[in-house]
Amino acid sequence: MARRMISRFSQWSSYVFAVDFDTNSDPIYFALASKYSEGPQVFRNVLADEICYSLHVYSDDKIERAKFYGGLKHKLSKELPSECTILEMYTFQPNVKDSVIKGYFLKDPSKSSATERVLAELIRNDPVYVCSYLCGGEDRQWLQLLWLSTEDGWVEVLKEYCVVPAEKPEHHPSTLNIINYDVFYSFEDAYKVLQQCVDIIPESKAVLELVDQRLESKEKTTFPVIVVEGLDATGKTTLTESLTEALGATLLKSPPQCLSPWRARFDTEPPLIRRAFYALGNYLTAGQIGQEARHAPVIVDRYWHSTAAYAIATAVGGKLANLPQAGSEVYGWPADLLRPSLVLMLSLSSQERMRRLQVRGQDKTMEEEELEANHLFRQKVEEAYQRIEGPACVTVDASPSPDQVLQQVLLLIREKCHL
Ligand SMILES: Nc1ncnc2c1ncn2[C@@H]1O[C@H](COP(=O)(O)OP(=O)(O)OP(=O)(O)O)[C@@H](O)[C@H]1O
Ligand SMILES: Nc1ccn([C@H]2C[C@H](O)[C@@H](COP(=O)(O)O)O2)c(=O)n1
Repeated sequence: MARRMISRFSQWSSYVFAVDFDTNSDPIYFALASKYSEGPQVFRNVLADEICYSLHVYSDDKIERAKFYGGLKHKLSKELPSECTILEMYTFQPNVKDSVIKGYFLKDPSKSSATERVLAELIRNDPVYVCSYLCGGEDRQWLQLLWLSTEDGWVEVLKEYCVVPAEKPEHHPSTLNIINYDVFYSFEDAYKVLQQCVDIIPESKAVLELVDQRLESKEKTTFPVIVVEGLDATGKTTLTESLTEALGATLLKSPPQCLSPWRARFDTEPPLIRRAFYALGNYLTAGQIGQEARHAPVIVDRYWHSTAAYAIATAVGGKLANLPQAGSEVYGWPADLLRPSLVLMLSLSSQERMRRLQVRGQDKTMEEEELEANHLFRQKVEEAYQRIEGPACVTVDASPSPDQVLQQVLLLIREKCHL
């Protein structure tokens, strides 16, 4: 183990580090050097006399890394002194896809030895690098000390680097690992993730068995396929039901009913696994669409736009501007997934959406709670919806009465699908 870690450490100094001190502004970017360069001190304005640490999850196994990172914040909040602040951190090669090592940055005003004990234990037993940060010398320069667990179980400092400012990269680091971590662009890529989970999540087997029996879907359908998308409580259920009746259509959903017994289970998993589950749900629904659209128009309540938009919005940290630019490959449609004839996105002011949520008064899913609490997240979901292509969605004002929304949508369908 120690040898493998040392070979990784030889590249350590070529990485850039980003710490999200405040989600409304850019992260602080820093790099490592053997000597100080001229320029402002990265941490001077952010840290006072606190002791700081960073933790980076490094396992080569993608599933192990996702599982471990998912539980790490909880473990840290439980075990570290309560004064510690835990911030998100990225270690990455600027603008290089798939180069991110995710981690946490800790500010510890308690200066308690308990923190070191917790971290030393993590280094010994888990796939993490730990660094401590010191501010020293006459000009109060920041140093990064990289710790190592030795074969006999002690922890020692392996390397010492100077912390120097780094330029803001063109792409926010949280966007570099979206493909095949948060969004899957082929059936095979999503399937592989669940296959690798069979031992740790036994429910994966049942899901894979269902997916193995999925119906094939052809590129072209006889009847139009209309997808209705939008945030929670924008009126999708109300509209899809009335549309189905008005058009004599068949109503389908993604994820399909047959995945319901496992949905809650996969919702507790880290994004890699959770998003692979939803991606496979779309392929199951695509099989059903292919079948049903031979006989009648098909209305679908959520599909690929939801899978990609929620995943991208959750993965991308900080400001709206951190989303990948419109036209980025992350907004592309999977080549092997049936394309609908029309995608409608119901749009509603947050006040009206909240009012409808309250009137409905059901239990909220965790993500719905997040939508309420986090205006920024909601903006990111809507923006991602609008950037997805192949087909792009058509925005529909969902604020009028249910019947007015239905009439507006029927007109659109007649115009675009000649129904
Ligand atoms: N056009 C409308 N005007 C006023 N209220 C509406 C309208 N459409 C739906 N509602 C009401 O808003 C609430 C949410 O609607 P609905 O369940 O159709 O949304 P949804 O998008 O399917 O939600 P979710 O994604 O959370 O299942 C319901 O109480 C519904 O009766
Ligand atoms: N095709 C789909 C459908 C749903 N999701 C995810 C995105 C949200 O986390 C949640 C919303 O679903 P709802 O609560 O409205 O049933 O499910 C997805 O990723 N792909």
